[in-house]
Amino acid sequence: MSISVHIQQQYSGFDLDVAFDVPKGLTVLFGRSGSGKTSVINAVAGLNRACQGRIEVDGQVLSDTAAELWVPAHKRALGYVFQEGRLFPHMTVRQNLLYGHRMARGRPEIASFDQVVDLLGIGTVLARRPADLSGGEKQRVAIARALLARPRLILADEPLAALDAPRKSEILPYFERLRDEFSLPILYVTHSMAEVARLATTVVALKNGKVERVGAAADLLSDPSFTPLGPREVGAVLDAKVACHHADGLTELNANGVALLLPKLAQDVGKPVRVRVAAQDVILSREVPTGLSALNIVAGQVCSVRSGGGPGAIVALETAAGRILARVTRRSATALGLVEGTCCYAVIKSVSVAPQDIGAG
Ligand SMILES: Nc1ncnc2c1ncn2[C@@H]1O[C@H](COP(=O)(O)OP(=O)(O)OP(=O)(O)O)[C@@H](O)[C@H]1O
Repeated sequence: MSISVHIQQQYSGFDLDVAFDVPKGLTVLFGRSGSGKTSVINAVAGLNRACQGRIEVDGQVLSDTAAELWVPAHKRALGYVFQEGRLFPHMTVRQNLLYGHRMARGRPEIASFDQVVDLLGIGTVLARRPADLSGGEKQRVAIARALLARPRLILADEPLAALDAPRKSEILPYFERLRDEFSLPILYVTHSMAEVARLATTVVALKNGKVERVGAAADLLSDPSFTPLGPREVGAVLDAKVACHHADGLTELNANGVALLLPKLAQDVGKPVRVRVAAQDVILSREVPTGLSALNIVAGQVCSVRSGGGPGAIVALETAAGRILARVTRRSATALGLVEGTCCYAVIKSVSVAPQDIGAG
């Protein structure tokens, strides 16, 4: 396992008791405000000596109260990306980057200075000071600085929270590259389902200081019982490859043999992509629908119907493209006779899949 966290701490009115062991990749710590995410990050960072238990990253024990072992924060070799870049304002971008680089001497390099600058696309801003950067550029510099610090783990605490939607879309691909191009564990805090769907390899969902669920992101997102932010935020993720770009502005994906048409994507033909299909953008039909404007009609079989307290239900459909979730009314589910084993068709409008819900696979 890449990250192992088994910690406890009692505050007045709040008990933190968190245990998880997760593999390599990007692990999202997910949960509502006050669920304990920052407490876990602080424990891993070595900022809270009162926290009991054991933390191990990539085979290195960082703390173990039973063995009276405690590695101080500055010796943990962690790279940080915070909500606001926290760059040194009096230094240029180059000096900010070199500072972390110098501090990390003696540890194995993850990528060279030039490679990191190239990866994050910040070659043209090296001479500027942080005050002269956009919010997105600041975060790219912060990611570069974290990487150049030769960390054994990157801690990213809501790194996109302070950015507007276009800047978020600008930064997401850089976290994808960080996840895919280095075998470096990343612990990433968010309460955005869209970020979970785009980035997570593994999800640790926290609730009231405890682990509510832990598992592979694809499994949790396609589980209709996993609705931490309510049914509106539910959506499964499909893995696909770019099949071709059509002249009329659509991109055709191949999801395990099923063709899906979406608005034009930037990814080249052959590239893997992950597509989040929001449950509320899926319509179900018992017959092959005809005369519809929607371009994507995927055959499948109902594997579960989960009703909440209100008028809605989440229907999970097993299809050749992967599991698809649909949010329908209980009335429709009954009228269509949707029960486990029913064959039906999922209808997905091409334009309902937002660009930020499509990322590198
Ligand atoms: N030093 C402390 N003393 C007392 N209570 C604390 C302390 N640190 C955290 N807590 C409590 O622990 C709980 C979890 O806080 P934490 O900041 O870890 O949550 P979070 O999930 O990161 O929230 P947010 O998303 O709002 O940042 C909160 O109820 C908080 O008040």
